[in-house]
Amino acid sequence: MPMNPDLEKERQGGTFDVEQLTHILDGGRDKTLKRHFLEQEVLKDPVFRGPDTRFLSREELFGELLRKHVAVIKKTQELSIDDINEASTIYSAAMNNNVGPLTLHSVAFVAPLDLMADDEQKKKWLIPAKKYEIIGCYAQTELGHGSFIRGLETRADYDVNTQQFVLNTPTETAIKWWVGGCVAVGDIGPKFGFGGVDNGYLCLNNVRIPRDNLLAKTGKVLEDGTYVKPENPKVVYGSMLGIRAALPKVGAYNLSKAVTIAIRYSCVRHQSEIKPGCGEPQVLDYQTQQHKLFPLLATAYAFHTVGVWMLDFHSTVMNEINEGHYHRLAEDHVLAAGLKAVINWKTHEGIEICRFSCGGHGYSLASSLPVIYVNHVANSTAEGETVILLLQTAVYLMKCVIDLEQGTPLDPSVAYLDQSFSKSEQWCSDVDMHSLLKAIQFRSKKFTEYVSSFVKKELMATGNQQLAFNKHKVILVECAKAHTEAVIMNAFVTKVDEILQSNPSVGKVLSLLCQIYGVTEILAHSGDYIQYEYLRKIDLDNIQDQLFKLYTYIRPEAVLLVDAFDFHDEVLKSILGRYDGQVYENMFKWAKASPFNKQDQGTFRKYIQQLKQAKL
Ligand SMILES: CC(C)(COP(=O)(O)OP(=O)(O)OC[C@H]1O[C@@H](n2cnc3c(N)ncnc32)[C@H](O)[C@@H]1OP(=O)(O)O)[C@@H](O)C(=O)NCCC(=O)NCCSC(=O)CCCCCCCCCCCCCCC(=O)O
Ligand SMILES: Cc1cc2nc3c(=O)[nH]c(=O)nc-3n(C[C@H](O)[C@H](O)[C@H](O)COP(=O)(O)OP(=O)(O)OC[C@H]3O[C@@H](n4cnc5c(N)ncnc54)[C@H](O)[C@@H]3O)c2cc1C
Repeated sequence: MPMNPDLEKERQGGTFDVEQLTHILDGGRDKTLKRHFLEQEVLKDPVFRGPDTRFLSREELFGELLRKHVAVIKKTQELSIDDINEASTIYSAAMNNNVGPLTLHSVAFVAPLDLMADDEQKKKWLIPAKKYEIIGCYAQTELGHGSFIRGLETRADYDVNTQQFVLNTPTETAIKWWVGGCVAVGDIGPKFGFGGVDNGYLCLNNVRIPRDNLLAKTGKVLEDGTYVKPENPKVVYGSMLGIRAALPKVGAYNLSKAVTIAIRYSCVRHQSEIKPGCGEPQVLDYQTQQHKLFPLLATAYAFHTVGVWMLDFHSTVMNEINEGHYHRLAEDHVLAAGLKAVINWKTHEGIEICRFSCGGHGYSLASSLPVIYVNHVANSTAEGETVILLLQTAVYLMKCVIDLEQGTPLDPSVAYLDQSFSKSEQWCSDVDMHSLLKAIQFRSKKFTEYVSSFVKKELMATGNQQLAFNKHKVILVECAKAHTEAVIMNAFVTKVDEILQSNPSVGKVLSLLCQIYGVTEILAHSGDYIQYEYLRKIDLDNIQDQLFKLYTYIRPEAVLLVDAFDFHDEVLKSILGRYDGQVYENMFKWAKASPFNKQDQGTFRKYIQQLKQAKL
């Protein structure tokens, strides 16, 4: 199909080379080429073709995704892929915005085995699990408890005579629930999304398992029942780190998809009038539409940057732990917790804004925005509920204040809490990203000090830390968010500085996005800046004006900036977000393919007939 003229025009503008930006996002040209190669391997293979999953029932969807997921695994093995990013490329190209049925096996069963099994156990389970000779799941949550792990009720009693653990579900609330990939035991019923995953339940009745089934790389139970604690007891929580560390990049990926769909469609869509008689403008020319979408475009870039950074950090810490060094485990945990919480929350809000910004057609599954939303939103609850994770970060920040008072050096990601911030210079000219970073760090520091003073007072009054925290949970959560925003902005500014050196034209456009991200964050908390006397009202007015100016700079680059995410149409699976912009013809074609149009309308006739005949 020919290119929609609006999108064609958009692509003739712009100040940077889209391909170069794609290479930066992928981590190098070679990686882009490999990604294209792998996508083609999926797209050209007939095994990956099948019905449009948006028209399927729950049972059909599960079956179709399972069929494709098995094909993904075979393809990954056939091509000898062992890099996680490359494996994800094959997976994403096949899954049509869904989560595949065997995902939990790799992320929640294989990964913990890798982390917590000893060498003998790895031979027994990890190797066959990687080859899918055994399929596993992660059965932690129960009907009655998910967040508060110490409240779990399942019993594992050790029988010294047989050297076995005897597993039991003593109460209804102890039934294992939400277990992803739990095929054969019991289905928990339909969900908001996640139709591709068979979340199940599990009741245990005197199930006996041998002693050496307990993963024993660190802690273990001896023959006589003595428990040998791990060197660092917190590694037992290690199975709740890998997915959390990966989820910020997953959030960035989903937001990038949503924003690609919304920005392309907003250039194709014309509505209303600005100047009478001059035709209907593209809806992206309305400032309100820019205000919805440009901060999200900036956010997608910010999240991608910090998502990549988080994965690198986590992988370094895991290597250190394998060598027996645990000193960065706490920092890794609170970074992953804070970023997972903030990014996934802002992402699902962002996907919704993208959906609204597409008007009525955003509500249709043809846009794929509802599919992306319902599958993504699970990430704000699964693998640690948002508030629970933010409280983990907040508690760590409270400890940082005590460390500062005692002169104990802070971890690098919180070192800024030890800096002194002079009041900002008057912000009447262009806002630069370094000043924005300083302002965001300043707010986080002030907030941390402020919240800590309240918690301390409460602690003195009650003598109970949990009570003290509970009284101030709302501001503790805000404090964790403020710090996490400082982490995100720091990663973004650092990366853009680096790109400005190596590729000035790309760096320049990214620095505009970085400013939009920073300004949006500051304006969202303008009251705090006034209260802490960091900014005056006039400074905030200037910053607000700057934001609208930044929108005008980004407007001609917007389509190119989403093109740089480089989603193949078959991966995006959105009629509104098509690269060629041929939205209307394809909406009509898609609607005509709806099975509803083909089925016999007997049911309709039967009930309408009854209605007509009824004496109302
Ligand atoms: C920690 C809890 C919130 C509360 O527990 P407690 O009250 O018992 O503990 P404390 O708060 O006192 O903490 C004690 C101590 O430990 C530290 N800590 C806590 N957690 C960790 C951790 N994970 N790692 C390290 N350290 C930790 C804490 O800071 C304290 O330290 P101090 O003593 O020094 O203060 C806890 O109970 C909790 O985390 N609750 C949440 C429960 C949860 O997360 N459950 C998950 C169930 S499984 C699940 O939901 C699966 C969902 C799957 C979704 C699928 C996503 C698909 C897409 C994924 C794609 C990713 C690809 C990944 C690839 C890869 O893996 O490579
Ligand atoms: C799609 C999906 C897949 C999942 N897959 C798996 C899986 O494979 N394996 C598995 O074991 N589990 C799985 N889970 C379960 C998931 O990990 C838990 O649902 C999650 O950890 C939240 O726990 P909860 O349901 O007990 O929420 P709750 O803790 O009951 O949360 C309810 C509300 O209470 C609040 N709250 C709770 N405690 C506190 C507190 N201390 N302070 C302040 N507020 C609090 C929360 O913020 C929330 O608003 C999955 C869940 C979903 C949605």
